Amino acid sequence: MMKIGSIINGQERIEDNREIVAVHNPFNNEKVAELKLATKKDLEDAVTNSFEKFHSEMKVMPAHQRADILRKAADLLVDKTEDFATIISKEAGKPIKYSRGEVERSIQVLRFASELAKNIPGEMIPMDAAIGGEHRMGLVKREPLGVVGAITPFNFPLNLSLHKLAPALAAGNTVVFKPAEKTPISACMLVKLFQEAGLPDGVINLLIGTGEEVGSALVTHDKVAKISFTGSLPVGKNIRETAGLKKVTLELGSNSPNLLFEDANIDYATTELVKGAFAFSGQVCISAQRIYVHKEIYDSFLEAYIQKTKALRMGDPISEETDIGPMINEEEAKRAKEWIDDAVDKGARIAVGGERNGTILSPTIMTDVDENMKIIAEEVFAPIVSVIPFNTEEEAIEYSNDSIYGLQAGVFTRDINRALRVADRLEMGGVWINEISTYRQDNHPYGGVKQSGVGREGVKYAIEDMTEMKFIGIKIDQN
Ligand SMILES: NC(=O)c1ccc[n+]([C@@H]2O[C@H](COP(=O)([O-])OP(=O)(O)OC[C@H]3O[C@@H](n4cnc5c(N)ncnc54)[C@H](O)[C@@H]3O)[C@@H](O)[C@H]2O)c1
Ligand SMILES: O=C[C@H](O)CS(=O)(=O)O
Repeated sequence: MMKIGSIINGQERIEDNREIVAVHNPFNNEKVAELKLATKKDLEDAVTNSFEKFHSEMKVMPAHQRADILRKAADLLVDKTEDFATIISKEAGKPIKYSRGEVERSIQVLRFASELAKNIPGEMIPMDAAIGGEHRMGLVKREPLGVVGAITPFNFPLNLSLHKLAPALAAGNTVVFKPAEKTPISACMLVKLFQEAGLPDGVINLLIGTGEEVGSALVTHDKVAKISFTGSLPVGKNIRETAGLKKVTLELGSNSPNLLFEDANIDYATTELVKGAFAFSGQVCISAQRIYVHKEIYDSFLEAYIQKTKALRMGDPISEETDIGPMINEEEAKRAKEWIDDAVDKGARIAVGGERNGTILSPTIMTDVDENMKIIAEEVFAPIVSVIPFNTEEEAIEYSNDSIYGLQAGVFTRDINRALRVADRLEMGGVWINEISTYRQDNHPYGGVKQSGVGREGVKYAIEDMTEMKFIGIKIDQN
């Protein structure tokens, strides 16, 4: 049985006097690992050590060395792709083909960070633009912040962790890393991979513990300069309220809309939206949750969408054939089924799916829905999607914007003028044209408006958020 614990200054803490919690495979309930949970004392040791290592290691480490470590980590991850993909499938229940995709993206994130570590540019200010500013020179440098607290969710345990760790290191910070306690095994393997790549001990300290015990204490610690959090809205709000004057990046939830106009390619859109709504059982923050379809194509869209959804294969995430695996636990599957029942009680119809078997919820398409149902108003985070007709462009925009969230949307039309007009009016952090809301690349700015979050990730943009500008002015001696 794999036993894992926190890693502080290079040493894994797995002594027996710690509280033990097991990680189970959500598909078959097999025990995958035992966790030795971190305590408040571990948290204190981790932050103190990362603070010291910021001054003794990272502040003096040149950019080319940081870039080399990140590139080496990428190369090692290439060699270990199958090990990481397998463990993600076991700890999260993610179908293996999607776990492999996550590892491939993680390798790219490391490579982007390696390239950008050598290219964190400053600025020269034209000081004589201000009256009296003659004979002065102004420079702006970007400096690392110090200790970054990285708190991550269960659904992309490797890639979303790297979206914090890799830019933090590229910028010259140290990190105290608190991964989701539901999926901590790939996180532990990742920290060991960085050790192998030559990262000095203590530059990343790992805390295997709960949000309540160590996550919240990390957020309020006065030696932590920034919290970078990805997770749910309630926890994000709590972090915003308790972090004090720290910088905070929050990547939160969504109920992403996709809009299909009458000239959209139905065959292409239905194929993509099956992935967009049901990949990893909808447990993706930008999962297609609401699909607004012009009334002219509503019936043909729905028919094709139902047929393609029925073809999905449910089963063991480790099997190559599986499209739909379990949700993260039975509690979540029950919660999602209750939301379907709530909608049906209020007049909705199940077009396909709606059946729960343990942790597996069958891919579900709902119709006849309205904004008073949880499956529309809240983040569903499950394999449930609603298809809703609209009459006019104005209506489609209004329905899409009627949400507390605003992360990503998809717009399907062949009319580029309409596409750009609609994109401009959608209240979102990002809009894709002729692409599903669920698509993300790791090099574009990514983050939400409204209650979907604060700040941006995407390696270059995360580096900006993990550095501080320093101005240096020089008065030039005229003698
Ligand atoms: N916008 C994005 O980029 C993005 C990406 C992935 C997931 N998400 C969101 O994440 C959610 C699903 O993930 P989850 O269930 O793991 O989220 P979660 O909020 O339950 O947990 C996320 C992390 O926060 C920690 N945590 C819990 N309570 C805490 C506290 N009081 N203080 C500090 N840390 C605490 C957890 O231990 C975990 O590591 C969904 O809402 C989804 O939309 C957003
Ligand atoms: O769950 C939300 C994630 O941000 C999706 S992705 O890993 O960035 O594609």
